[in-house]
Amino acid sequence: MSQNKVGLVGWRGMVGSVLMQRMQEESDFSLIEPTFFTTSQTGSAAPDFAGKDCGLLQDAFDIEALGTQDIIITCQGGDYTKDVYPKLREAGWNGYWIDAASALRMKDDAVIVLDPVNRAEIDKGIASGVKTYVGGNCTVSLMLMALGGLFEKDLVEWATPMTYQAASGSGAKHMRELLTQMGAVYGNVKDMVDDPSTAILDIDRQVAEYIRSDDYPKEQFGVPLAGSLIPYIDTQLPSGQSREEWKAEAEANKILGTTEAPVPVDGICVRVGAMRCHSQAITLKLKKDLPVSEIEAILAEHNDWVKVIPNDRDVTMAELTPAKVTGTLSIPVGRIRKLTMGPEYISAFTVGDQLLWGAAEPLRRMLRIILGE
Ligand SMILES: NC(=O)C1=CN([C@@H]2O[C@H](COP(=O)(O)OP(=O)(O)OC[C@H]3O[C@@H](n4cnc5c(N)ncnc54)[C@H](OP(=O)(O)O)[C@@H]3O)[C@@H](O)[C@H]2O)C=CC1
Ligand SMILES: N[C@@H](CC(=O)OP(=O)(O)O)C(=O)O
Repeated sequence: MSQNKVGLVGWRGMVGSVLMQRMQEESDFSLIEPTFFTTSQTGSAAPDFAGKDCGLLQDAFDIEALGTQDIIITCQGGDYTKDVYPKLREAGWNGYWIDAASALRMKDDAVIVLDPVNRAEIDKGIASGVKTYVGGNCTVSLMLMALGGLFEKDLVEWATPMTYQAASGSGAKHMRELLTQMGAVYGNVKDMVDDPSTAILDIDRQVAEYIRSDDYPKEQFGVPLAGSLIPYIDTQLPSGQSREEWKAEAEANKILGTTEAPVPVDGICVRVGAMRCHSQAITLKLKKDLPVSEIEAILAEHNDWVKVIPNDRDVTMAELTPAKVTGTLSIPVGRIRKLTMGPEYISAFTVGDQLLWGAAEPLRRMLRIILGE
């Protein structure tokens, strides 16, 4: 197709790097004529992800240069989007804007992209001339990839996701700090741990004192994560929700195209000491009493990445963890059982890599959709 001039912004950040890796793995570069933009290194040599000479890095604030592109994909962040996107549109640019940041997600003229779940909404958008496509919040996208079958069949009366979110959701520096914290805690009590005669409660006391002390490295998170957890993600809203919690219902219903009769989706979002996989324990009230086997079948057939894990201890411990899922596109969902509240109440637990399906993958797939591939 003719619309193959693609501008890439934010390609060397964490999300952008995962995107570049996936685009190489899927040979996406063979379909496009890429131009690499930068906010800090204009004039340096462009990277060689495409396996061809892409010239020099262009200025990511140069509206004229951006305006020569048919499609722009940005993983640069919300501040960049808020600055550049309006100027580009005001300058008359009518190309496709594909964005990882949340800034434009809830705009009426933007579609949130998660094509295994909302391909119909995306196709409707393209047919009606929508030119702005935004990746969803990682937690929301991962929940819908796991439970898409139940939502698609309109079986969910409400859902309450309680999340266990990885350090990567806060950015690269936070991932480094988590590791620093882990090492620092161990280093602080190593001699005691190595000595089998040390009482465990003495070790525990020293760990607690160290974690609470000013010596504990917490510049990025502000509070301890390793050896603790943080039951608040993103900013505080008047509703009592954190912004991360607010996104669950708002974005899920926009993705599903159900904003006129929204399904309530609300819970508590918690940061834990995982690296890049978000986990979620979800309670669902279904609209009818379905056997667990039927629920599992509905979930399993929804998309190619969801994997139903039987509610068995050994299989769950092996398959349904960040350690197993990290770096993969797999979306396992398990612990599916009826809760004692009644036959329509079910539990589920799911894990997903928040940099893949939670960020980069929906963007590159949107590029393919625009390219007609
Ligand atoms: N982290 C996440 O989990 C998710 C993030 N997002 C969105 O994606 C945006 C980008 O997030 P993320 O990838 O974590 O951001 P990063 O901080 O990793 O990268 C953002 C930009 O920082 C610049 N940069 C400066 N120094 C370096 C360096 N040493 N290494 C790499 N890049 C550097 C690069 O811009 P330049 O090359 O122009 O200098 C880069 O594109 C977020 O703001 C958010 O809107 C969306 C979903 C999930
Ligand atoms: N807020 C997510 C990461 C993220 O970037 O979300 P969003 O794309 O909605 O801003 C987290 O902390 O895990």
